This record gives sequence, structure tokens and C-alpha cells, in this order.
Amino acid sequence: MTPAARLSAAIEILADLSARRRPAADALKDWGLSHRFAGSGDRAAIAGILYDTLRRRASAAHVMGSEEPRALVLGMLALMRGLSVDAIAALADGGRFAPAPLSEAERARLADSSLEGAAPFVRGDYPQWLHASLRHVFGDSVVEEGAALAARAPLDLRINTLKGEPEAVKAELSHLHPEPCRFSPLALRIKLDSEGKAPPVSAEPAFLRGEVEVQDEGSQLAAILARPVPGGQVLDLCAGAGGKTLEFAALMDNKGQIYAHDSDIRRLKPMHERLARAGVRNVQVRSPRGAEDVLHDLEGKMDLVLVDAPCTGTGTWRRNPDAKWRVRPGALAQRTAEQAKILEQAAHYVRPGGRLAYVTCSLLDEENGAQVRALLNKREDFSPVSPTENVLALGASGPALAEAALTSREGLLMSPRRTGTDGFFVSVMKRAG
Ligand SMILES: C[S@@+](CC[C@H](N)C(=O)[O-])C[C@H]1O[C@@H](n2cnc3c(N)ncnc32)[C@H](O)[C@@H]1O
Repeated sequence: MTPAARLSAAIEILADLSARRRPAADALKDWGLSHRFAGSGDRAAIAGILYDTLRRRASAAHVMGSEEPRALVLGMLALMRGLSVDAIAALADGGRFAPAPLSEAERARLADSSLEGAAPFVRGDYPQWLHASLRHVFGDSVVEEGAALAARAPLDLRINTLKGEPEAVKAELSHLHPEPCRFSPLALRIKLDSEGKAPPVSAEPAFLRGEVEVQDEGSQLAAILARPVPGGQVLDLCAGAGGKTLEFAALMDNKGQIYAHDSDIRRLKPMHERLARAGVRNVQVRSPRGAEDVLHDLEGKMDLVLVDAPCTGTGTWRRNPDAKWRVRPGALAQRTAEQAKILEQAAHYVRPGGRLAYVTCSLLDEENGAQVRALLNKREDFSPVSPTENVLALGASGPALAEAALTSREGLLMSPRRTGTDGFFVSVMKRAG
């Protein structure tokens, strides 16, 4: 497909997405099924255009004075990809499979693609209804934080020390030009290509041998800050596909016991294969079994309980820009109710003197500090561990993380702008002994 035809395809998919209010991944998949001539390179390039457009949806609409899919894509080309009016006109030339030629009005709008004087939610490309919540957290930096969340995310890997020796893994992946990350000693960062496409890491021999996992540096840091210790008893209550379970196993050097649970058995499914590949031997997966309480024997016994809570995912908008516009006030209310319930349940499993780590990939205080405060009000036997003390688990880069992140009594908040990671909140609470 020509670059112009890919642009037309992205506009078509965006129209489908808006008309049917469906997730971008579903619309892309359906388009691929009904356009089998499109190769994997075409599909990746089209997805890149679509996701970049969603990243900059509010500012592109502002520049173009329209929410129409075509306008949004054209606006994105100017704002995000820095294309000149002539370069955009060369793509949208009305040729076979190309978008229709630019109108005079479109040319004029693209020529003056300034965001000066636009509202903060436009300049920061986030939903207007979340402005008050985000401003509450970030104050006057809210636009810059939004803009950093509207950029593309890099691809981060975690070296799995159960399988690989860091220097050898780096050498094995040298053709991908991995760079060290700022804070996590075992994180490697891989740059995307100019269209935002990541290399197919999951086909690399080092990946297949379990020497690396794909995991954002923020997620890696969250697990380190939870501080699982070799030989300890750990419950990962919302383990999902096991991103943090796997890292815990490596941090614990396969010693002690990790219980991995999730209320949704389908979410746990990929974990079994991942555990085997990563050489993990200290994990017991406790899958849900109908109404049975599969964790009853763990009450009051855990050295560490991790709640990697279901959340709005506002910290991962770089990776999932579709979610940015799909999240609704009702979903936030539902998530916060779930979080409160899970946190309260989680506290039951912590032994006296043990710790409870609460993690979200949200930036909103409603899902972060407010949840911690609510638990601390209910459970007087728990007290927050200061983030400045907590970061010492990281070793030498700990103080720099505490400096870069936003810290409060309740925990530490990372964000793309502040720490170059996805947005993650980490709170650690200790139960009195
Ligand atoms: C943020 S994801 C977990 C990601 C995972 N820890 C990782 O690092 O890959 C949140 C998980 O919480 C699970 N969940 C939701 N409600 C739950 C509950 N009441 N108890 C346990 N897990 C729950 C969801 O199914 C989802 O898999």
C-alpha cells in the first residue's frame, strides 16, 4: 500500500471507531480481516497513524476546527509528525486510494496549527472532564504532563536474572541498540522507528529463552519498591498475566513462596507459560474456583501482599491512547469502589509486622492517595512507609527516583514527564507487629 492509501485506511478505521464506539484494537483487527491484501508492514503503519491520531485528538480537533476523522488525521500529521502543508497535500492528493485533496480551509488551518490560547485540556490532549482531577495532582504542570502522556511510549524490557546475565543479555540484543533506563538497574529501553513501530522482540531468541520480559520501567520499579525478600511469603492478589509475579520471583531469587491470584481466571492464563519460560519455581497460582475461598489459608500470614489494582489506566495513555477517550466518570466510580474493596480484603492476608503494597497505573488521586487514606482510616494497625525510605530498595538510583517522582505521605507517583515511565502510583503500608 502507498503511504496515501494507508492514510485513507486509518481515516476509514477512525470513522468506524467513532460511529460504533468500539475499541481501536477491534476496529483494526476487523479492518485487517476484510483487507487481506494489506501486509504486516501496512497494518502496523495504519495502526501507527490511528494511535498517533488518538494521542493528539483534542489538539488536532482544535487546529482543524472539526472532530471528523479526516480532520483529526490531518491535524495529527501537522502536530505530531511535523509535516508541512505541502507534505500533507502530497499525501492527500485525491489519487487512487488517497484521501481527497485538501480544501482551502484545511490548508489554512494546517498552515496555522498553533495551540496558543487553547484550553489546558486541548494543549494537554486529555478529556475535559478529567481536568480538575489532573490539575489537583499536577497543578500548573498539568498541560506538560498531558503532553508527555500524548507522546509515544518506548519499549522497555526487564532482564530476568533467573535466566540471563545482564551483560550477556545486552550483548545478545545489541542489534536493537538497547539503552539503560534511568532508575531500574535491570531495565533496557528500545527505541521505536519513525512510525512508532517496535521491533518484534517476542521473536528474539533471548526472549524465547526467558532472559527478558517486556515490562515498562515504571512497572518494574513498582515491584522493586514493594520489596519482596528472598525466602518470604508473598501474595500477588491481582496478578493478571503475572508481570509483577515474575519480577518478584527474580527479586526473591526463586526462594520463598509467591501466591498468584486474580479474580478472573482468563487473565491468569498466560502466566503459566510465562512462568515456565522465565524459569520461575516459587510461584503457586491460586486460580479462582467459583464461590470457594481459595486464599483462606493465607490470612494473617503474608510478609507482603501486593495489590496491583484494576484502575482507569490513566498512566498508560501513551501506550493505550484509545483508553484516554473511552474512560467515563462511571468507570472511575466503579474502579474506586473495587479498589476500596480489594484493599480491605488484601489487608487481611498481611501478618503482623508485614507489608501491604498498593499499586495502580493511574494518575488520579481518587484511585491513589484517597484509597490509601481510606484504608488507613479503617485499619489503625497499618501505617504508610515514607517513599523516601522505600526508594532505598532501589539502591543507588533510589534518591534520584524520589526526587523525580511526586511524593506524598501516601506514596510515590511516577509519570512520563517526571520519570520517563508510564504513570504508576506505589504505596507501601506496614502492619504493626
Ligand atoms: C492492573 S491488572 C494486574 C496486572 C498484573 N499484576 C501485571 O503486573 O501484569 C489488575 C488485575 O486485577 C484483577 N482484579 C479485578 N478485581 C479483582 C479482585 N476483586 N480480586 C482479585 N483480582 C482482581 C483484574 O482481573 C486484573 O487482572
